[in-house]
Amino acid sequence: MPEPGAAPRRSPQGVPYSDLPHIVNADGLHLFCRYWEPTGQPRALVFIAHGAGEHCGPYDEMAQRLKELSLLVFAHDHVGHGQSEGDRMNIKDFQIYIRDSLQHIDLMKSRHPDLPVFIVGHSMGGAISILTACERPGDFVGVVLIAPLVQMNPESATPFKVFMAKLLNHMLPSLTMGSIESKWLSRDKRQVEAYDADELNYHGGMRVSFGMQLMAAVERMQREIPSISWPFLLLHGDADKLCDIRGSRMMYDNSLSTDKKIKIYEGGYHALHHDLPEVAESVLKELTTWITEHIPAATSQEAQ
Ligand SMILES: O=C(c1ccc2nc(C3CCCCC3)oc2c1)N1CC(N2CCN(c3ncccn3)CC2)C1
Repeated sequence: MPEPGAAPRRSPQGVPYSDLPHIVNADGLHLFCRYWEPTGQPRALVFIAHGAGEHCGPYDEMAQRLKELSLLVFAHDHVGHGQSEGDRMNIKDFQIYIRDSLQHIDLMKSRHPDLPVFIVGHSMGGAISILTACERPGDFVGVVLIAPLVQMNPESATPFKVFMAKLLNHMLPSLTMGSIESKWLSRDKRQVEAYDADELNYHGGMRVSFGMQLMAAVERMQREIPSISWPFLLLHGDADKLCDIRGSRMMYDNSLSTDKKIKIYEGGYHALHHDLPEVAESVLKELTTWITEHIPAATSQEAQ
């Protein structure tokens, strides 16, 4: 409870958290949450992990489609993103994203102990989803990954650039690397304009220290992938210039999972769920179909 008379904690946009759905993470930071609750009895829980520099608002359409299928969808803005507290698009340890995700998932599981749980993640959110599922390999019925950050693009992360980033991280960790040109993120100009105009997105350059955390997460995933055995769906565009599709192919080829599917979108850019309308619709259909097909049949007790 806040100290009596203390000023209310406010979001970076100045809104008191007492007026916003939120959780408080293990470091005492307020994380803004969104919930999409079906009217009737939910069939499953779905946690959505957004990517770097964005927030969970742009997943509303996806969440609404899942809610229409009686799934209870929930998400939060990661530390340093959107309406959550924390230094903008920076983190001292990537593990914080995973710890906070597990905290939110555990909260929702405590409210709905009998429901199966899925995770959906895009880009860095895909890395968070993978590493979260690796920490709790038996907890998730399935993981859906949209252009996940599994492998660095060798053009953007050449050995020289990686070496320089490691060197600079010791000397000037707050130095920013080049930011991503949004036109390479989607072929739909309206989506790019909306992304650029969204003030809840981070539009600055990526700090070296943050890039190092992403690289460390990539290295951790490379170690984890050969032991992955949970079901997953991979969706990736072969024209993705940010997260190399070879990472998704490597995960599909090298994981132990027997229940796995990869769908490649020819010409698809990074943000498949915000790419051309026909691609975005296909992604939503693939994702909703895969999830509903993976909801376990009701146990005899539930069926009564
Ligand atoms: O998670 C990410 C993201 C951002 C920058 C990254 N840089 C790397 C490399 C950098 C070098 C070291 C190794 C890692 O990986 C990244 C992932 N992103 C990009 C964000 N998405 C959000 C949705 N997008 C979108 N949405 C609507 C319209 C257009 N784009 C595309 C960008 C999420």
